[in-house]
Amino acid sequence: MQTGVDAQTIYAVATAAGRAAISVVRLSGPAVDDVLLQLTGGVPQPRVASIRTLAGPDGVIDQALVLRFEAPHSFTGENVAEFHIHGGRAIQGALIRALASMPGLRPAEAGEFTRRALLNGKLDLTQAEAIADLIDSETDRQRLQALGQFGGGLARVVAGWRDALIEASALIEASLDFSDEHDVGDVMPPAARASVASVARAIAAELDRRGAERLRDGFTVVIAGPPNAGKSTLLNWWSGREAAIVTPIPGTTRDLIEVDLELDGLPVRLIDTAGLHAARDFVEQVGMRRARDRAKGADLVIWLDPDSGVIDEELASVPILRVRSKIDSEPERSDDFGALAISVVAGIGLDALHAAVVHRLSEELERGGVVTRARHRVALQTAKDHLERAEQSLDHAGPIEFLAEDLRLALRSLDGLIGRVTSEDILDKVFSNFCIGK
Ligand SMILES: Nc1nc2c(ncn2[C@@H]2O[C@H](COP(=O)(O)OP(=O)(O)OP(=O)(O)O)[C@@H](O)[C@H]2O)c(=O)[nH]1
Ligand SMILES: [K+]
Ligand SMILES: [Mg+2]
Repeated sequence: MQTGVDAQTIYAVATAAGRAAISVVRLSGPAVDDVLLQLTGGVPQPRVASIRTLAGPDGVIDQALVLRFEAPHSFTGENVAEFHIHGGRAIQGALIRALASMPGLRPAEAGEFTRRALLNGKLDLTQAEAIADLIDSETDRQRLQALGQFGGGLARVVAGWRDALIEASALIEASLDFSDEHDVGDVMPPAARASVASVARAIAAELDRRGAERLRDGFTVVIAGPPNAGKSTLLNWWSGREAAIVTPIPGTTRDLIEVDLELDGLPVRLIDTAGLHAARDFVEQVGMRRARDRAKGADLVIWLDPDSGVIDEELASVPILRVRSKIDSEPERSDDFGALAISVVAGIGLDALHAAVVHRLSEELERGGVVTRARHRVALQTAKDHLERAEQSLDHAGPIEFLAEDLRLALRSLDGLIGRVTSEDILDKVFSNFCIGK
C-alpha cells in the first residue's frame, strides 16, 4: 500500500554527522534495487549482510556492508537498503553525490522514513512518537517508557476502548431496526449502555494518571514561602550554581527563576519564586501573582519557612512539602510544625529533603499511565466529553441521533489519537521534531 506516499525513493545519512567508525546511509522506495544494481553491480539477497564495493559515476566510493529489505518486510514497508560505510565526511559525501545523480531519488525530509512506515501501516502514530521519544530519552526511566510506548502501550489500551464502542454502536443500530420508537430510553440495550459508561470511566481514570507525561516532559517543583526564607539559596544549592540572586533584603526575587535538574533519574524543573506576604510594592505584587499561579499548577510545592509554617491560603489545595529553613540560626526550636528541617548554610537536612522530593514525585510516577503527550491528553479528553454527553442522552432519553453522533465523535477522537484518521497538519507537527534519516 503506497497511499499518500510519493513514488520517489528517499535517502539520508541515518547516523550523526562527522567522523566515526561507521556511518549508515539508508534508502527507501521503488528505486532501491536499481540503486543497488548501479552501485554494487548486483542485488543482494534480502536480510543478508553482504560486503560490496560501492562504485558511482565518479569511480569507487568505499567498501560497505550492504543490507537489503524487500517490501513489505521493512521498517517503512517499502524496498529499503542500508549502506554501512566507513564514517568519514568524504566517504559520506561521495555516496550522497552518487545517489543525488540518480533518477527518481531525493533527500529524505525529517522523519520521512517513519512517516512512510506510518502511512504503510507498519506502526501507528503513538509508536511513531515513541521512536522520537526513544531517541530523545536522557534517562533510563524515559528510555524504558518510550520502549513500552513503541511496543504499543497506549495503542493497545485505545484499541480495547474502540472495540467496546464499536460494539455498543452496533447494538444500538440493531435495536433501532427492531423499534418504532426513536427515544433512546426505549431502545438502548443495557449492554451498550454499560459499555459506554465503562469506557468513559476508563478514559477518565487514564486522564487522571500523569506519571508517564511527567516522565517525558518533566515534573514541576516550585519553591515558595515568605520573603527571606532562603528560597533562592536552596535553588542555588540544588542547581550547583548561582542561578538566583541571594541577598539579606526581603523581596530580592521577583521573577520566576527556573532550572532543569535530574533527581535520581527524574526530570525536574525547579522554580524559585518571589516571597509571599502582604506586599504593598506593585512590582512585588506582580511577582507574587506569578509565584502563586506557578505554584498552583506544580506537581509539588516546597513550602520553605523559618518560623510559622502558615501556608499561603491560595495554595491550600496544591501538593505541599513543608520545610523549615535556617535551622542553624534557631536550632533549639521545638514546634517543628511537622516539617522537614534544613539549613543550607550548615548543610543540615539536605539529603533528607532531596529524598522526600524524589519520594513524592515517584508516587505520581508509580501511578504511571500511558498518556505521554499533550496530544494524547487532548484526544482522550474530547472522547471522554462525547461519551459523557452520550451518557446524558441515555439518562434523559434524548434523541437517538445525538447519541449516535456523540459515539461517532468519541470514536473519531480515538482514531485520531492512534493516527487511523489524521490530517497532514498533525503529521507535519509530529514529524517536524524528528531527525533526518529517521
Ligand atoms: N543562617 C542561615 N541563613 C540563610 C540560610 N539560607 C539562606 N540564608 C540567608 O538568608 C538571606 C535570604 O536568603 P534568600 O535565599 O535570598 O531568601 P529568599 O527566600 O530567596 O528571599 P526573597 O527572594 O527575598 O523572598 C540571605 O542572607 C541568605 O544568605 C540558612 O540556611 N541559614
Ligand atoms: K532575600
Ligand atoms: Mg529569593
